[in-house]
Formats: sequence, structure tokens, C-alpha cells
Amino acid sequence: MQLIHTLDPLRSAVDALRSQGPVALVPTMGALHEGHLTLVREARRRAASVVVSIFVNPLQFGANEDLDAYPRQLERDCALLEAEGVDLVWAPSVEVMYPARFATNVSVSGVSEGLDGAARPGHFDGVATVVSKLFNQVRPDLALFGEKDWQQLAVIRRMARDLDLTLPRADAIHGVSTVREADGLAMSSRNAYLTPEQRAAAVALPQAMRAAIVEIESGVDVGDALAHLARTLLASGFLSVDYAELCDAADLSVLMARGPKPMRLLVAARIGKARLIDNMAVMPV
Ligand SMILES: Nc1ncnc2c1ncn2[C@@H]1O[C@H](COP(=O)(O)OP(=O)(O)OP(=O)(O)O)[C@@H](O)[C@H]1O
Ligand SMILES: CC(C)(CO)[C@@H](O)C(=O)[O-]
Ligand code: BAL
Repeated sequence: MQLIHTLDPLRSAVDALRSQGPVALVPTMGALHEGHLTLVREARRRAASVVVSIFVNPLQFGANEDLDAYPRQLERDCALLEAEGVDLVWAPSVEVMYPARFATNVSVSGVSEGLDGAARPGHFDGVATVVSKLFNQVRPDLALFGEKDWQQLAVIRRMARDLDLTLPRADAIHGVSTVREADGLAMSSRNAYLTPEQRAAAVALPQAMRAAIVEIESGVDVGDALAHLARTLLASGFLSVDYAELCDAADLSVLMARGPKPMRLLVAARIGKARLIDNMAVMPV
């Protein structure tokens, strides 16, 4: 496995991989867990070579967010990726990704505006900018992202279509189902911020979401079900609920009632030092 930090060696190494068949890219911010490794395994099934990027992207963190605290453990991450048969790890520095006088911003309107877009102003511009750079740097045949970040996946799909990013395959932007801990909590690098007590309390998030989905699917008023969900989280040790919304699964517009199209329940809530997000499918009427 090659570990590469600068652009020219990256381009030669990826050209060599490309000559052996399709190349898959798995973009990450490191601090890898089973969720990331599941993306890597899926990438190996779908392509001849796998490139994993590890870059904690300052552009997608707000001024008061956890950029400095975000876990960085490149050596451990590389050992995990080597064991998974990854071909190349692309780990640029901030200076390589954003050289002096960098001045371009990729902004996707509509799908990026509500939910995390509203709670984290500028976040999805940062994600869209770095992901478009990663696509241009690696020029993969396909790229894999987790459904845990459902809105991010929708933003990246929109961006790839709108900018004619030349990812050649039909499955070019491939979403992978959320990988969960045994008790149902979605795996996330930020779970590491939780104390054992907070970690135990955090299971209320997927549990309360499932309960809300049962209510919505059995005809309870959506507003009432979401208010019940928020009250349950606050009573279980969560400090605040940034949002809890029933949305159209594709364009993420907020829904007041269950409808005939695929829907998603999306929640972001704070516990201890962590802000956790999760989303689940809701059966159409
Ligand atoms: N539990 C999970 N299941 C499936 N995919 C996941 C999971 N967690 C993260 N991913 C995906 O891995 C990729 C890299 O995510 P990232 O490095 O931000 O990890 P993370 O655990 O989501 O971290 P964070 O705590 O910042 O949310 C993204 O496409 C993300 O959706
Ligand atoms: C896609 C991504 C790697 C861009 O920095 C990040 O948002 C993430 O890890 O989900
Ligand atoms: N997994 C999404 C990256 C972020 O929260 O910044």
C-alpha cells in the first residue's frame, strides 16, 4: 500500500492503478471505524483498485466546531487500510489541498440548505469543494459514501450531475447503508468524544427514531411524533436537538405528513461534546 502526500506522485500512482482496471475512491476524514472499512470492502468488490483519502477538511468546519479536537491517527488508519488490501492512501496536508491564494468555492443550492446546511452554515460548501477537488485529483471511476451522512450524499450526487464530473459508471456515486454498533448507535468517529455514561445514553437516538417511525407509519400526526422524539432525547441525556424532520428522501424537502414517495427521518442532536446525526427510511403510504 502506498501512502502519498503530494499531487504529482499521486497522479503517477493513480495512472498506474488505472491501467489495471477501474479505480474506486473512498473519501474520509480518518479516525477509521467499521463504517469506513465497510465502504472500503464494498469498493474492493466494485473496482480493481481502491484509493482512500484521509483529510480533515478545515473548510467544512464552522468557527466554533471541533476542527482542532477531531481525532487524527494516520498510522493506525494506514494499518487498518493495509489489512483491507487498499492500494493507495491519499493524505494531503492542508497546504497541498489549499495552497496560498486558494479562492474557489463549490456551492450546491437547494438540497444543501436545510437540516445540517442550516445548522452548520458553510458546511456543505466545504464538503462540495473538497470532494470536487478529490474527484479531480484521483479521477476515480466510482466513489463510495455512507448513508449515515444522507444529506451529504444527496449534495454530492447533485454536484456530480450539475458539474458533469466525469465519473464514468452508472454506480459512480455509490451510497452504503449505515453501519451500527450492536445496540443500534450509528458508528461515527465523533462517538469517541462520549464518556461511557454518555455512550450508554446515546442509544436513545436510534431507539427514539425507530419509535417515531412506528408512530408515523401507524398514522400519528408527524408533528406530534417528532415532538415526542425530541422530548425522549432530552429526557435521555441529550442536551439539545438541532433538528428532527421527516423529509423527501431525494430532495430533502421537509414533509408535514407521510406521502407516497420514499421518505427519510433525519435527526441531529447533541450529547456531551458530540453532535450525533442519524437517518432512517420511513415507509411511503
Ligand atoms: N456508520 C457508518 N456507516 C456507513 N458509512 C459511514 C459511517 N460512518 C461514516 N461513514 C461514511 O464514511 C465516510 C467518511 O466519513 P467520516 O470520515 O466523516 O466519518 P464519520 O464517522 O462520519 O465521522 P464524523 O464523526 O465526522 O461524522 C463518509 O462517506 C461517511 O458517510
Ligand atoms: C466526504 C468527506 C470526506 C469530505 O471531507 C467528509 O465530509 C466525510 O468524511 O464524510
Ligand atoms: N461525516 C461528515 C463530516 C463532518 O461532519 O464534517
